Amino acid sequence: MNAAAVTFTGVTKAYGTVKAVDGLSLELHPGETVALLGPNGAGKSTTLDLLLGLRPADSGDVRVFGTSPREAIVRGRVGAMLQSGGLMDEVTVAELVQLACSLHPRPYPVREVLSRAGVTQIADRKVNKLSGGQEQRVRFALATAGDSDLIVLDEPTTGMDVSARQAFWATMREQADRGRTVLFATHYLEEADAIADRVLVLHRGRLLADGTAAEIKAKAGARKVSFDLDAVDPDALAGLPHLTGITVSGSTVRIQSTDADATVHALYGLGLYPRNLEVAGLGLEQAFVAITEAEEARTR
Ligand SMILES: Nc1ncnc2c1ncn2[C@@H]1O[C@H](COP(=O)(O)OP(=O)(O)OP(=O)(O)O)[C@@H](O)[C@H]1O
Repeated sequence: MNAAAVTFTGVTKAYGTVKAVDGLSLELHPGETVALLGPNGAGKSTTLDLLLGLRPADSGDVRVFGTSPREAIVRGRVGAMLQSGGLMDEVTVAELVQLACSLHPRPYPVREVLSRAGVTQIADRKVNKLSGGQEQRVRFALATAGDSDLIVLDEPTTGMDVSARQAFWATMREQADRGRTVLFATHYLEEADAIADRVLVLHRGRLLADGTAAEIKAKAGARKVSFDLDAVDPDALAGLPHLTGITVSGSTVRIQSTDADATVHALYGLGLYPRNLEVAGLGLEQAFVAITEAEEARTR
């Protein structure tokens, strides 16, 4: 019995000469909240489209709860919130949500769906008269019209205000706590850091990193160390162990190190007495930039 929610095995999808997804293999599990990160054009939306059966793979295999994506969707196991695609024009929010509920094999009550997405107040409004953020809330309602085992979200909080974002992520956390799998593509790395228990970094259709946010930060290798010296000798500092970067500005030295403890220890070993010593981890955003830029440099 395969317990995976999603399995990609060697999946490839090209548009002409562009390999949008390039030999991608991964497995997502029930209860996981997974962030899909990557620079523009990395293949995030294509990956989600393949997962939802909206596009066929050129090669490889995509399974959702052990079946084809289409079958999983027909069985109501998947809820999705995508970036593109207009909402129907001449219907109200309530009518559209009602329709989504009626199509779901395990629907929630319409009133509950409206309320959870914060659109009760605008339920009678035509969907083509909504603001961008309201439209996002309606998409959120559609993705949670029923009890789905996998929820797929493409940049879900774009345009949402703070309270909509908070309500949104609280709902997604609840879903994950109930054993549902939540997969979301995002450019908001602080959201990925705060919400995801697993982070996938895509780059040119390949998986560059897969782990917790803490593991991704560690993989980027570095911690930031800054300190002041009375007399800076760049040559001596350049010889410090585990350095991955150094900048000197006046008496202030900023370095990145893959082993900050050993680097600082060696600093004292040189007979130097750093003042105002600060050691900090890289944020997920800096780690993401470091990982993707290193890959760019490697494949250039
Ligand atoms: N329908 C299409 N026809 C041709 N090329 C496409 C098509 N859709 C995507 N691509 C190309 O495939 C690559 C991956 O695109 P994709 O939209 O999956 O990336 P993404 O990671 O979602 O990007 P973004 O962060 O900008 O939304 C890009 O180079 C893109 O130009």
